[in-house]
Amino acid sequence: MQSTSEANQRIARIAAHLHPPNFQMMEGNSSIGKMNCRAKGAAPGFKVAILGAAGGIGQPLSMLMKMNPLVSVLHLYDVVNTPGVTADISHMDTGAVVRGFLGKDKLDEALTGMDLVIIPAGVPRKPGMTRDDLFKINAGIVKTLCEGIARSCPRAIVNLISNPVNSTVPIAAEVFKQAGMYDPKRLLGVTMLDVVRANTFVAEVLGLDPREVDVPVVGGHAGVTILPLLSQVKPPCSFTPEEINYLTDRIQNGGTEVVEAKAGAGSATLSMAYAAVKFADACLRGLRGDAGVIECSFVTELPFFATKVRLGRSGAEEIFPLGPLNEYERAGLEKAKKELAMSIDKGVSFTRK
Ligand SMILES: NC(=O)C1=CN([C@@H]2O[C@H](COP(=O)(O)OP(=O)(O)OC[C@H]3O[C@@H](n4cnc5c(N)ncnc54)[C@H](O)[C@@H]3O)[C@@H](O)[C@H]2O)C=CC1
Ligand SMILES: O=C([O-])CC(=O)C(=O)O
Repeated sequence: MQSTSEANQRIARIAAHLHPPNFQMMEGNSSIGKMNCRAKGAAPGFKVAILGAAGGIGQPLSMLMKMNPLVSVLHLYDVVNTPGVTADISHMDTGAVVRGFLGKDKLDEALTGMDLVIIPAGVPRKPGMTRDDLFKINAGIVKTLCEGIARSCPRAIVNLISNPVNSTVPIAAEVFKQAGMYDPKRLLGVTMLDVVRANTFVAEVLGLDPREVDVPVVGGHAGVTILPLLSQVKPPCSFTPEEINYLTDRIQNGGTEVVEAKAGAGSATLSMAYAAVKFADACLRGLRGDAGVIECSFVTELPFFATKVRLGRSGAEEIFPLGPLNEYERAGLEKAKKELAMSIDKGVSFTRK
């Protein structure tokens, strides 16, 4: 039988074999830091910054962008918690190099050299609030961030998610005009979640796979300004008047449905991160020069309106007309235009004050 001291010696020998003497040092008091690692050649791809990266949308959005093969460098900026989110995401074994930037002093550094900037910074709704109720806080946040873009990456494509989109996009346009670098092709409000929801709800009604369905959603991103064009759904189909009322109402109030279900814990974050990545990926494919990249977005030339656009090397290179509308959609468009005009004015006058 083995004595206790023999057994202990045996364990020590095995341990020494498994963990060579310098193991402890390498793991704990690492003698080889990131600085000593061999430099990786710059991977081909685009440089993307996410502003508000530590938030409910920001975190899953950062994770999904780290998985996007078109991204070579990913900058995560927020005023809180960026170190943790960056450390976490940087361990994913995908190609993009991740860097974190914390606090206002780091904004310009986070933005320098970026091809695409995605902005989900700002407060979300609670039950009982409208998106417009977020204006007071989010208008100032968007203005500050856009001033940073004007200084540090004036040629970047901007994907603006922060609500109320119908007013924050006009704010961004004004900031860029005042800075003398406004290019309407490069400023894109993100309304992709309305399209994602419309595809899902229409597919449910038709008994189809949502991936086979394409619903154009135009106008803006709040209540009646969200205008699904059900007469232009692909594949071609028809709806009963009850189905049209149900679908229009559900698509227009999809955000509120999530806000109420979350009962005070915020608004859509996961489906929004999915939609934001779907849109950002389309922008990157456009930048790469892919042909026929067409998505809906809130653009600033009409003067402000969401519609189908073709994304190319310089952003929204072609803006498509709405196409034939039926009577129901024409009436919806009139309502949408009235409300949109007020939200646009609010954004523009905030910046001109
Ligand atoms: N366009 C759309 O379809 C949608 C828009 N939204 C909007 O997106 C925004 C963000 O929503 P959540 O992520 O749920 O909110 P959240 O509160 O979870 O995250 C917001 C993040 O922004 C950061 N932030 C605040 N001020 C900042 C500044 N000056 N610079 C950089 N970061 C800053 C916060 O620290 C926080 O990490 C809200 O305004 C919400 O209404 C939400 C869903 C859909
Ligand atoms: O409803 C909200 O406040 C967030 C949002 O824009 C959406 O989910 O569409």
